[in-house]
Amino acid sequence: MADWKNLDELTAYKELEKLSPVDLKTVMAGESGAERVKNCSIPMAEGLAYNYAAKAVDGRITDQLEKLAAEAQLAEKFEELYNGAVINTGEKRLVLHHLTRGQLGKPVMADGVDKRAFYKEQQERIAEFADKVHKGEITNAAGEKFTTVVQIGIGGSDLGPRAMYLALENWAKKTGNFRMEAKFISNVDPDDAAAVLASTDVAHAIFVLVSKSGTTLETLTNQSFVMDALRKQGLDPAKHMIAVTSETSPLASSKDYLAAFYMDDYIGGRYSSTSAVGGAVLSLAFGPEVFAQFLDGAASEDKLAAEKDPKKNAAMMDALIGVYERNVLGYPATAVLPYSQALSRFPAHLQQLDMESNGKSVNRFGDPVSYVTGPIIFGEPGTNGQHSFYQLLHQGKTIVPLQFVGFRKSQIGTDVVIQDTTSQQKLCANVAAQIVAFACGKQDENRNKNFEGGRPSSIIIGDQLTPASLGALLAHFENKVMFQGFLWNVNSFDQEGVQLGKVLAKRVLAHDTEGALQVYSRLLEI
Ligand SMILES: O=P(O)(O)OC[C@H]1O[C@](O)(CO)[C@@H](O)[C@@H]1O
Repeated sequence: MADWKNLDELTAYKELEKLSPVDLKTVMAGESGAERVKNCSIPMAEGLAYNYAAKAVDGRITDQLEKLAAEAQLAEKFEELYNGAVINTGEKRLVLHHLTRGQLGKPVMADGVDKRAFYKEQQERIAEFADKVHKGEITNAAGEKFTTVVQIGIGGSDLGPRAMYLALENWAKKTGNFRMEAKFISNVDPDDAAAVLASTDVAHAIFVLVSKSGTTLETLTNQSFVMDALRKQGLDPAKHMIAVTSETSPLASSKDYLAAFYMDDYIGGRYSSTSAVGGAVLSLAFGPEVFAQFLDGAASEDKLAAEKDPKKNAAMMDALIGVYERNVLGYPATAVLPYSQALSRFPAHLQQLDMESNGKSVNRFGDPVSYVTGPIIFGEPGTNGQHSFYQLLHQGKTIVPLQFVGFRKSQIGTDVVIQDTTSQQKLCANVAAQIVAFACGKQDENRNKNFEGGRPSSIIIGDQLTPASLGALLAHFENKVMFQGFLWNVNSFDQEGVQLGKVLAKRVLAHDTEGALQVYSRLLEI
């Protein structure tokens, strides 16, 4: 059994704190640039690589991080997790999202079943259902094919699946894997559902109601919104809706659905893209084979994350450097900057993944911790971000570590040569330029044009964003967040912090208010 200790109790961490920081400009200029880039590259699955050459670390720091990984028993804790230990101490649950894409360790038995077999069975049921929809064997009441899938869900039941759909939409259109358009309704703002429904041929739409708990106010409200719209068109909602939920949720036994597919309490919402939560919408949109490739990519990356040596384990090294930057160097945030338009919603997904997992003040035993935990995560695709918030990143008073993601090839392949270069070359040139500009800066006598440099970044680089490389990318970040949770000794798998607002909103709606709650209720005329 692993020993769960707070970060500041670990000898290796205390030693790390004593090491003098690295001057990034000096290390970047020191050894030959090409050598450093080569030495700081860790292969990932599906042709991706994690490169930390532009991080403020040298051999002393990475050796100490290696000791920290060993003392914190990161690999052992991951092994316990995938072998079915109760890692989610807050809710007393196992943490099994890795099993949705592969069997990393021993069979895990829970609720009287083999959990890998359970997740695979759900995938097979979804695959069969999606194939029947595509072949026109499951149709609307008029016997016509469904042409659009609309997911209704919020948080993890929206962000991950939506980001994955957008990441693969153009790839699927280009490669002949596009089966039907997917749309998403998440916000309880009536304008969200109304706008999606107004642009959808609802008579030919299949709706996927996704809620693990089956109790989320926004999702149930939006379900009623959609049912109402269907009825107004003389359509039977039960012929247009499927559900993805846990077997214990109030939705599981409802007769309101064409079919129901299951995940369980061992899959956190933000870790559910590879479960039935992502499986239903992605299999309907692109076909089950594409979803299977996505799962394979994630499974391959998980295997690499089980490696003990952080110098060979990209997710572990990413996590360790992140903790060094957060706790020793004191940086408050991390920007996620994918140089890929297809990853436009990936930063939004990572916001939930990271901040809902590690935005904690108590350790896994409920005791307060005396160090900072998860950073603020934000981001936008490049190059759009460059023309937005990069000013602060380059010349502001706060140093924000940067996580770039880039691909050598575009997904669609249509391009144009302007001034001797393609748009893809311009995109890639911008990533390279930004990494160097942030790290090395530029001296100028005019202080206003001076760039201090010393702003660390890493990059995950691949050939092309495909279902498999997307799966690997997703798993990398899930595993990074998990390792950071282990280092901070927090439970990364519950989210009590989102409950209070929900409870108070219910009181406002029930007019059970006083004090500040009453003042704000009146201000908003509820
Ligand atoms: O799938 P459900 O149960 O509707 O929950 C949706 C989301 O709500 C949360 O519980 C937080 O509000 C997330 O963790 C989750 O992803």
